[in-house]
Amino acid sequence: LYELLAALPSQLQPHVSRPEDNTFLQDMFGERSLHSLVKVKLKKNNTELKFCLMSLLTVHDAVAQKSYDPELPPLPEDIDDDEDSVKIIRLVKNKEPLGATIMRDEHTGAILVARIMRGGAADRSGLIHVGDELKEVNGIPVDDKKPEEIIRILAQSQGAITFKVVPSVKEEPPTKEPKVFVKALFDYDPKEDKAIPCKEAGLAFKKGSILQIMSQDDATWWQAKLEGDANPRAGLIPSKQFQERRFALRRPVATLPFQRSSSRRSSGFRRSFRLSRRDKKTNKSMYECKKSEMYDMADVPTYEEVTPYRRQSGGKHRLVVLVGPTGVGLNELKRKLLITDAQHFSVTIPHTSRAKRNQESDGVEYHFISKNLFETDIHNNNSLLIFLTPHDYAIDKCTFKLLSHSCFITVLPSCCWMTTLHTLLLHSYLFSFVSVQTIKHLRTAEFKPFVVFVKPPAIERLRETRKNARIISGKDDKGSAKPFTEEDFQEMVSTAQSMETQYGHLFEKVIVNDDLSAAFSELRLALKKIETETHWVPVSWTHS
Ligand SMILES: Nc1ncnc2c1ncn2[C@@H]1O[C@H](COP(=O)(O)OP(=O)(O)OP(=O)(O)O)[C@@H](O)[C@H]1O
Repeated sequence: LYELLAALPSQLQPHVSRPEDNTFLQDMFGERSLHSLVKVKLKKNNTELKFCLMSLLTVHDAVAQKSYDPELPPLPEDIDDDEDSVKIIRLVKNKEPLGATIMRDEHTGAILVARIMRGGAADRSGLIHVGDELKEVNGIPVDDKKPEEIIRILAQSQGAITFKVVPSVKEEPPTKEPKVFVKALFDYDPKEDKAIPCKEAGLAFKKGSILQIMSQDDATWWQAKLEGDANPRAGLIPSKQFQERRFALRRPVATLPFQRSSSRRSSGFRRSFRLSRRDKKTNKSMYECKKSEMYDMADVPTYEEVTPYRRQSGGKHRLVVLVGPTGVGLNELKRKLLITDAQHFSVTIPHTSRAKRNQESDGVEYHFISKNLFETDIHNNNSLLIFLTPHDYAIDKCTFKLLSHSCFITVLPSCCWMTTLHTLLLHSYLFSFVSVQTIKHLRTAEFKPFVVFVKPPAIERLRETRKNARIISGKDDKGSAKPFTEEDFQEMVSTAQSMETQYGHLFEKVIVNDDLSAAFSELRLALKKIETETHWVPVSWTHS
């Protein structure tokens, strides 16, 4: 048997053309462990041994015939004279796209590899690089073809594809996997995007998705992956600058709910934006705004750089802010939180210059102060938030800071936010300036606000669930509770829609208040998660 094993390689030699295959066979049949195996088997049973050898030979035949490998076509014979400058690349393509885009060079007319999608098939092969000039695909010259025709040839090819390329002079240096994460502040669907150079290479995402930015080499199209996605291939997304620019240019002024340009409170920014559509000179001022954070956050929500964050045990809590249209159930949820976990939650008592309502007491719902005192307070910078609504509301800075340093999670009175956002939707002249300032005051490392948007369910469900509920109308200073009217429901739904469209990028969690106890459980779970689990927060909150 040993002799037989030793003789096998030379017996097989006529069928083995490549020297490395021969070496492999020599090694395999000379392998000591194989010999020991034969010894053991020999001791055991002769029939079994015969069977083992048969199997071994069958495996050998399969290997010798290379039936495990795809059939590759022969190498093209008509390789360019200038052989050094041409590279023949063979890739075996399955259903996965190649992960590269091509373009025609405007000056030379050559077809060039424009992008290699990080982690895609082409990238993993390490054989194709940005700037390589494509000469042939499967023996078909591509010089006279449009990029779309070439893409069609590629799409139709299965199995082995042969490319003839002239490598670009500059090879890309190997890059480490970048660790920049951003939160998307808008929905994106490449299929709907006319500007994207290749729709198939695009990456769709939703507002709130966390994206890992893989490459920012191209100023217009970044490459990104959805965080946690096992697929290694990156997709194209519009760069921040590009998205900001086209959003600002595209956004019709008519969609802004406010057009009272004569208002004395119209903010400088809003005015410059409106004028920017008229002439080039003022257009410049619009782009100057791009530098300010105000423009960035309020008007062109694109991406926000984020980082994983976990509260240290015993560390400061995040501020919880409940936002929603009037009557949606913010007070109800806040009340439940305070009842079920009074150890954990506290509320701030804001100052207001408005008149006290019948059922309210000073120092409970609000500190009621005179307009004069209120203004002095603001003037002396003692108060943190100012809401220029029909009535003014402010939060005492000291109380607020004390609370956020204590072991409580502070639930910001919903009325403040509500009044702000709600009023902003009704009063054009307050748009952006006040709201952005307000939100910016809170969106700091100090408070790390967790903004929860409480949304009404569909109007039919509102009618069903709120049959016995009562609303305290904000428009009525006496504040008497009344049953909901159809108009209240309609206003609640439409205000919620506007709030989501305008401020959706600031909401970290959206809860639909259909069934109250379900909504409350969802809120508690979300609050528990931010207390105990790692989650994403803006990078700027972890720096200071
Ligand atoms: N899911 C729900 N199902 C039934 N009734 C509800 C639900 N949520 C809230 N309500 C009721 O709706 C009414 C209004 O709720 P609440 O006062 O909490 O609203 P709000 O958002 O705080 O309004 P505002 O900001 O105007 O004070 C209350 O009677 C409350 O009990």
